[in-house]
Amino acid sequence: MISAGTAGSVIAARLSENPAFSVLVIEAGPSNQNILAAEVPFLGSTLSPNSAVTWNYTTAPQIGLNNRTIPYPRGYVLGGSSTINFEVWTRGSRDDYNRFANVTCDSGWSWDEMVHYMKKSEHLVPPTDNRSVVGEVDPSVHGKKGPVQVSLGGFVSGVDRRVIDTTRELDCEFPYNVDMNSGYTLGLGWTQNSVSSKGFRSSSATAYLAPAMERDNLDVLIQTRVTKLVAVSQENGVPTFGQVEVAQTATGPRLLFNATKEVVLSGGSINTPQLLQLSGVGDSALLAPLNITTILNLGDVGKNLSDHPFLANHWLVNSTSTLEKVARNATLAADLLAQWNATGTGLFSDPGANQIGWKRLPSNSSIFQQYPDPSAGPTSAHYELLPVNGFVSFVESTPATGFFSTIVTNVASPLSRGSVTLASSDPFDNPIIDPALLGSPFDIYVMVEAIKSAKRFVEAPAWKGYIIQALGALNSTIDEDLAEYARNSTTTVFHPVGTARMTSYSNQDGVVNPDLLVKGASGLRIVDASVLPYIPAAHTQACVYALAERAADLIKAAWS
Ligand SMILES: Cc1cc2nc3c(=O)[nH]c(=O)nc-3n(C[C@H](O)[C@H](O)[C@H](O)COP(=O)(O)OP(=O)(O)OC[C@H]3O[C@@H](n4cnc5c(N)ncnc54)[C@H](O)[C@@H]3O)c2cc1C
Repeated sequence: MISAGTAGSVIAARLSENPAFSVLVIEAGPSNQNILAAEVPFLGSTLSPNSAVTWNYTTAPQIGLNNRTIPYPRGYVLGGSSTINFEVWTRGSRDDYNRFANVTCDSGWSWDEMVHYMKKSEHLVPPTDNRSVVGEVDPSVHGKKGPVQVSLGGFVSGVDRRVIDTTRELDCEFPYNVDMNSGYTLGLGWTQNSVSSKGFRSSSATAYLAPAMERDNLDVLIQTRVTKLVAVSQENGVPTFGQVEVAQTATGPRLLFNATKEVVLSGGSINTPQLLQLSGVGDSALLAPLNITTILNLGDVGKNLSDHPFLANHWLVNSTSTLEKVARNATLAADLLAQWNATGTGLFSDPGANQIGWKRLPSNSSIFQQYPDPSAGPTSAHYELLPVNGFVSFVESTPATGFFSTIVTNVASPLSRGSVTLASSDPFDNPIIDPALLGSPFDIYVMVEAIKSAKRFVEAPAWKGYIIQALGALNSTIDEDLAEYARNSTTTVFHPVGTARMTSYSNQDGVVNPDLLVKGASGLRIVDASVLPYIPAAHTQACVYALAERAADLIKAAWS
């Protein structure tokens, strides 16, 4: 196994359930233990962009963002990105999965088949404030015994009431959705998070790996980077990948490990295509200039990178109890941490965004005359609205005075595609990451429509007397101004997928077959977000867990 990331830990735990299998996990990052910010839900965002537990990547200049570069962290720790992410738990829509099934000609990836794996991965638990959540979630669509604990935010603020009231006051545009994880995502409702009932982050490291660690047939090697996949033989042009080369430092010794059955690569959407290319699996035209011998010419490796653009829109509000109150008062922050330590409750047990909305463009939008609709279908959103009770931004620091509300607008079904390519043949050099954020006029159009929708949202009666004014360029009513504001302020929701995309057996393009084995190779399977052929209109972790659960069954079946 390469990595104990989100998907990697699921595979390690599920395969080691069978005592006949012997599993070695090689993870580049350190242990997740004793990292407070990885445990306290409210503090999770402080681990990004640059910390000891992230791959501290930066993108190539983004044309759609006026040539800005932006930080592009990924988890570098047991649990991978599930240990550092913001814990939002959304599966995606029925159409997202049915499209996976259609493009792979494998009904096993359809919504109806994958619901089993979504439920298998999760366990719906009460929120930390133990309030009744009747009407805030539909327990019938959730798992009851899975490893990842999923709950609603445990700290309800006055702003939550305004958001929910808006779904009644403006119900035509913002209808209430009791559970967006039912397959029908559209509307606005309560956010579910990968947070336990005791107020801890539930990651693949804590939920899957830790309980499996005592098994004799599971070994986990940390702080060890796989530098190359080695083909041990080649028959009729089909290489067999039966070895991996590892190193602990750039100049340190290289060691080899043998796999008796298969190598499972779960390095994530950036490192998986990087490692494939370093190993001679990729587009030969890109590998040759780096003096890398092509072992398998797969042109799609590193292509098709798809991510969600993120924009934080701010309003000055008439309040003194937004997140700024905590940010500006160290004593209060210490008290809240002490409360979390003592009881696992309070603001620090809550990741911080208690509602999410998903919306489609009107079907008669003029943009569809110029561009095809990139969304998976009528249950998938074009954009997302994420209200937050305070100032949130990845490009600006919180103003020194004033209190704020944020509505994050994200493009949920982007059209543009980017790439991950090598900068050099050195495995310790960062790859060139181009997520092509807002790279298509379609995506800019959607972002502008999302901004306008967010502005209409706070015009509901529920916000009267509360909203004082929009900040900066958000005040403009001219689309081109809003587009320019978006180009200057958009970053990422950290959801890259698609760089080793799965296609049908008969399709010559793509990187893996529907059983996740690398096309044209033997002994090498990929299980992580990179195989998703399209980005789901959702935050991506729940989809990755479900994918990995199914992959574990495919691997077990292949070797039983
Ligand atoms: C800051 C941030 C916030 C996010 N917020 C959310 C959210 O709120 N909700 C949500 O649904 N999704 C969120 N996501 C996205 C979600 O976490 C990812 O889609 C998902 O975790 C990806 O899983 P993965 O298994 O593909 O990769 P990862 O979990 O990233 O795992 C990859 C693993 O491979 C290891 N690795 C890489 N290269 C090597 C190598 N050469 N040798 C050995 N090990 C290697 C890495 O260290 C890592 O542990 C967020 C992501 C980030 C980064």
